[in-house]
Amino acid sequence: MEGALTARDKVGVQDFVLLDAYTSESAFLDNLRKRFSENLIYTYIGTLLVSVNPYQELGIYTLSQMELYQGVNFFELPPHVYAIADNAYRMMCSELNNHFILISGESGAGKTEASKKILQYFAVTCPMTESLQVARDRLLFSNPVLEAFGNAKTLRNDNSSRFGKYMDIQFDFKGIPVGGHIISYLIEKSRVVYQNQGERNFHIFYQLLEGGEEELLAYLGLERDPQLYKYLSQGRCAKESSVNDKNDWKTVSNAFSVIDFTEDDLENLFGIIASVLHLGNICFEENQQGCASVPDTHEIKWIAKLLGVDPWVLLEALTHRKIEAKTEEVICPLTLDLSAYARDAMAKAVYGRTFTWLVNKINSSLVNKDFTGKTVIGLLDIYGFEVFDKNGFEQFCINYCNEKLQQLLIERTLKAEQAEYEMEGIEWEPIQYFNNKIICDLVEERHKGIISILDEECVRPGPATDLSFLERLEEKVGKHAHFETRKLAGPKGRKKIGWMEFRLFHYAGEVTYCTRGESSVVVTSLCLQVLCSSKNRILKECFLVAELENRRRAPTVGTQFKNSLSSLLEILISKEPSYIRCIKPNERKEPSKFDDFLIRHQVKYLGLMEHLRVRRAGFAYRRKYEHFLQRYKSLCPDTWPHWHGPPEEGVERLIKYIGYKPEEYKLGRTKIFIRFPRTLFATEDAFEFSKHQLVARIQATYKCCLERRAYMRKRQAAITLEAHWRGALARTEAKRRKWAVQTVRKFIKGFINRNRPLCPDNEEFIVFVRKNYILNLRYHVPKNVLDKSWLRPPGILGTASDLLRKMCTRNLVRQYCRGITAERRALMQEKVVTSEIFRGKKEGYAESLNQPFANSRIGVSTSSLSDGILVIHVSQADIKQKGDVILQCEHVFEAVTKLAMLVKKDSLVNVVQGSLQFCISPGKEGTIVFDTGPEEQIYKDKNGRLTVVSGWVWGREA
Ligand SMILES: Nc1ncnc2c1ncn2[C@@H]1O[C@H](COP(=O)(O)OP(=O)(O)OP(=O)(O)O)[C@@H](O)[C@H]1O
Repeated sequence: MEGALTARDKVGVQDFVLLDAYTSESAFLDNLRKRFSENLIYTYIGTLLVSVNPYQELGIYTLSQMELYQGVNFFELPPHVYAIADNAYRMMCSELNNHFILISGESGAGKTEASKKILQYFAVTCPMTESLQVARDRLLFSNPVLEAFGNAKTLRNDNSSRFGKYMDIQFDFKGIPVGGHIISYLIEKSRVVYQNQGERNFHIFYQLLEGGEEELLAYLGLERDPQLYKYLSQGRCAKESSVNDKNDWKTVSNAFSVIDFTEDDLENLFGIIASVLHLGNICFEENQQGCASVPDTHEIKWIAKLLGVDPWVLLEALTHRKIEAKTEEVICPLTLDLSAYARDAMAKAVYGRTFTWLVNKINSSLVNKDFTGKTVIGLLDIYGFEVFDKNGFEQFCINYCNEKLQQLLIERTLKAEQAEYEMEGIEWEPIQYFNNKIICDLVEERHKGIISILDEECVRPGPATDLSFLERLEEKVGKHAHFETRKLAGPKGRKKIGWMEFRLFHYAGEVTYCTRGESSVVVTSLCLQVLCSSKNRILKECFLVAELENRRRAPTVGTQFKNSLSSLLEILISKEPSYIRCIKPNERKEPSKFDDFLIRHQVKYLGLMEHLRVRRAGFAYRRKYEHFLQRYKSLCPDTWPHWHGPPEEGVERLIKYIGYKPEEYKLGRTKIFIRFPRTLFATEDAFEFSKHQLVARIQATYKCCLERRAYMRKRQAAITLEAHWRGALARTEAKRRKWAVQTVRKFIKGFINRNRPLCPDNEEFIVFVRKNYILNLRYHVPKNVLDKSWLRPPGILGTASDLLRKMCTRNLVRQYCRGITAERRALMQEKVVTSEIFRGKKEGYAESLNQPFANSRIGVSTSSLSDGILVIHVSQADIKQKGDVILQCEHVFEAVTKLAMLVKKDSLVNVVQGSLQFCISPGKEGTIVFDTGPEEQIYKDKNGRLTVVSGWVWGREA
């Protein structure tokens, strides 16, 4: 509704309830047309969905569309078949009750497509478990099989369902589809033997011929060309471009394997399908007695082979009939026409019952054996009201079915509408609607209704004819206001009714039915005998021998249909309804063509105007207080943003604030009822206006909320991080402390045990002490050989320390030794000698140690002559000291040599010639002059010089 309100000006209203001129058919059609031209094929009338077949793909059944409608309030989105499906599903899940969706409309209006879309929607959107996928696949794959056997090309629809279908989809308590059940109604058996021009038999015949493998066809005795079969060629359109039989055959074959059909099942099934085709090709000839005979028994033999019956018994059954008198039975030959009837009746019966078997077989594959509480959604895809130029028994049944469903609609919707007003305590004038119960009674009443009369005619002894049936009708229901025959009609209506016709005034309009041919539907008892004796496993299940033994006649098709309808109604009445009304826009299956006349006709037959009239009779719009308040609360400051009182009071406050006039609304017990659409539109416009402000506010709140959430997330993350970090730090610290304590403890223990031999208790301590001592020692090693200091070692390292000290001293000494010059070494050696001589013996030695010996200080000079003078030069820094020493020595050579050797220095000795200088005292020098003479003498000359005269040496004096 909300979506409808928003879009009302663009493409009509999305809900007809909001039409101002709701009683006008033209306004209804205008709205439908307007929307159809915009490819909007769905429109609501309240909760009923009107769907117009677009005859084109609109792209509105995509996965995203399915997601869009999933779990969304029914009225919040534009009308769609998914909204109906979703609404039923949600209600089923929340209220745990059963639902059905009734899809009706005339042939080609899109019922089957709608039901397929709903099935797909459930298949895609419902929760699913792997094990239940099989159930879902079987539900989906049952469709192509049913379509192959139950659908056919007609003038109105290339894939027309020729049977009514009710399918229960079962869901478990979690809403998972777990199984299903199908009920079929009134398969159009007449199509097996006859098709109108431009129409075809059921798809399966063509699919088998087109797609079946060569061996299969050979086994069935069939040729590929459908034109060769009478039952397939009457419509003259066996090959149809819009239908791809070959592909469809593949789909159906695949579907068979999914829904558990065995090889044996398929062999028997196709044996029956082929037999029907062979039956159709049996030709009769009139013999001389005017009775039917079969000149060519080729087909009979194939049927006998495929169905497992005796060919001669079959032949007799097709050309004779059994007349049962009180005590005896007589077999009489049949005329040509009656033989053809018998053949066709047999073909129809075989196909019809095989179809029922097929449905049962599918059901057994769909069955879910778990009996714990399941809920169901039923899909009823049933033919809409049919009015043709010539209407037969099938139209009669279809229209009767529609009458019954209309009854249901009246019960469930129209009456419910009135009941709602009553329940809500709203005063209103009850609207008049036509209750079609009277017509239902006309058809179905026991002993008095048309079906009962038909039954009586069938069992009545003597020949039952179409005319006698009509007479019985006139006699029994002739006075009924909704029944008419040519005889009963006034002069005006008479012209339109034939002699063999009767007319019913249905709720949707009058329909004239032709009684001709109603008797041809019965299988002769001989044929029934043949079928009951069949060895074909499917036919054995379809035609039970008990049927033959039962002396009472089987119920007629009419009664069967009536019974199945009443059980359908029983099924439906216990469930919550949803309705989809399908409309066909034109007869030519063209997209975008809106045939006003045709649609007006359907709007009428589908009872849409009546439905709308009732929905709008009192009030155009009603909503629960909570929902109304929820939507419009922003229009009143008292109710925005929250109303804390009872919702009805909130609504009252709200409508007072926005200025509703008393005649515009009524307040019920739980709902507000608004009489005119314009009132609601005005409210909606005001809401639209306020929405922008609201949106901004909501946006801001939302953004704030998002930011806050993000902030809180970050904060939380930071706190967590911090906690972890602190934890890590604390753990590290604790570890460190523990280590420290252990180390200290070990240290103390080590200290206590330091003097014990190496053991675990002192091992580390000793290592530490050793390391520590050595590290410390680095800074305290003696720097030179004279440095005698040494770091005091701990007790345990005494020996090591001594060794180290020695090494160190040795190293220093080595370094020192390497560093002294040869000169110094010599000096040292001299010092050593001095030491050896004087140490401890002569005072002043110690003081002399520091004073280096100067080489230059002592020198020895002697003359080159033979005198015994030698001068020892001693240089003096102190001027107060004495000078050089002049010695006279007998053994000058020895003395000088020994001196030189002592100091290990040859250069010490200077042998001079002539004279030499010597130091008398510092700064004062004297000279010694050496000379030879005959006599040795030493004297001081007049210059003060000391002269030394050595004697001549023999041989050298001159
Ligand atoms: N929603 C849709 N979108 C597109 N095409 C559609 C839609 N509904 C129906 N059609 C088209 O219309 C054709 C007829 O539809 P469908 O077979 O559903 O009609 P029907 O009402 O079931 O007819 P019948 O009563 O004869 O079985 C489909 O084959 C398809 O081509």
